Amino acid sequence: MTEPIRYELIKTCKQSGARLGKLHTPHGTFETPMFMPVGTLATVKTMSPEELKEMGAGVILSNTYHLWLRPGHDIVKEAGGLHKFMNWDQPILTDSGGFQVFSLSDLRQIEEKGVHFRNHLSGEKLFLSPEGAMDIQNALGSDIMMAFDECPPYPAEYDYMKSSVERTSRWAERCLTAHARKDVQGLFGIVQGGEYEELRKQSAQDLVSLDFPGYAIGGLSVGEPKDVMNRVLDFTTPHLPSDKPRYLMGVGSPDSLIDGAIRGIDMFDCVLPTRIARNGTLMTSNGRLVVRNAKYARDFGPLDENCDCKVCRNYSRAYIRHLVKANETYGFRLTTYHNLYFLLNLMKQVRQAIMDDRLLDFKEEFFEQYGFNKP
Ligand SMILES: CN(C)CCSCc1cc(N)cc2c(=O)[nH]c(N)nc12
Ligand SMILES: [Zn+2]
Repeated sequence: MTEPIRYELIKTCKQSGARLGKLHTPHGTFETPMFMPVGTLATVKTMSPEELKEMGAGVILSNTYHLWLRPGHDIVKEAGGLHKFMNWDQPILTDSGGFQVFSLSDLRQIEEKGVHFRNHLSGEKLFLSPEGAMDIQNALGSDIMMAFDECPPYPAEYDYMKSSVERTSRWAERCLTAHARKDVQGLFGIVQGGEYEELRKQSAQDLVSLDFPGYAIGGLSVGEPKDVMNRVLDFTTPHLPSDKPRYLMGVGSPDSLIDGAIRGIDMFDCVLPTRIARNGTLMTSNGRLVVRNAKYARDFGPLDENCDCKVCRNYSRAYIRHLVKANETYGFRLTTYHNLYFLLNLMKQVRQAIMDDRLLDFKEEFFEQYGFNKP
């Protein structure tokens, strides 16, 4: 019998309250807190599955909206599902498409049934409902699915946000009903409510009453200041059950990962590391490094002297600068590998700090060295 989604709480950090856990899925177990590399179109751009495993990626993300449009979820299903299609035999999480409909497409018309919008590639009119989002995710066969939600723009008026939260809760129930393999695949409800404490509480309580295997916190990392995000987390996570995983959507800068873990978040995803890698910006233990900068032309040291990834062990800043300036694909493979490794390794250090009951001390040390404390 394939094991369904199960969260195992291993330990709570005595200093910060952060959680160390394991998430068991039909395609394997990963430790939390965990960063999830994003593979929107069934590939983590320029990375092979072997390299993702080598760097410690436990779970990757893909996307309902994008795969529905291209190549079509029917093709992925005929291929044997997303794991087979992309040759990734570890856990996969798929977003529901709600966010992309609101962020990528114009001509949106939201109604109780679902959302009318235009295909951002062809312009054709399309319609996506909670049931449709579940059909697509069932065809993809991901281990962790997301309910179909509305992520309103930031900031949003209280009255609009209230009606949006209530509709997202009704949509979540419809997703549960339409879920074809509840025994095996996990479906996470997505908490909305913007920066309004009572709406976040209402959204969380609505979803918890439906008893999802896990909960995502949506509607953040949408342009709000970091102190607003942290405040929303402070008054939202207490309404989520401690025996279920919590996924903060779209969050991936090093400081936000640490601050999120301190506030009880277990899973994170963000396109940031792969996106900035493709323009030659690197995350290092001493802050960001723009490798195109002329000062690195004769710098034969590693991208980050504190990183033990295969890029930092075998290549110099001068070489990577040369490749990036020449727009050589291999250069973007090297920058992507290092940035993903940097965040995965950061989460490994966060897990160790939780084990050692010292995550707040680790935060201070990391922020100081990275330069987050600089005015
Ligand atoms: C690859 N990622 C960019 C896509 C996965 S995370 C997308 C995503 C990001 C953010 N910030 C908020 C939300 C949200 O409120 N709802 C949904 N469904 N997805 C969201
Ligand atoms: Zn490195």
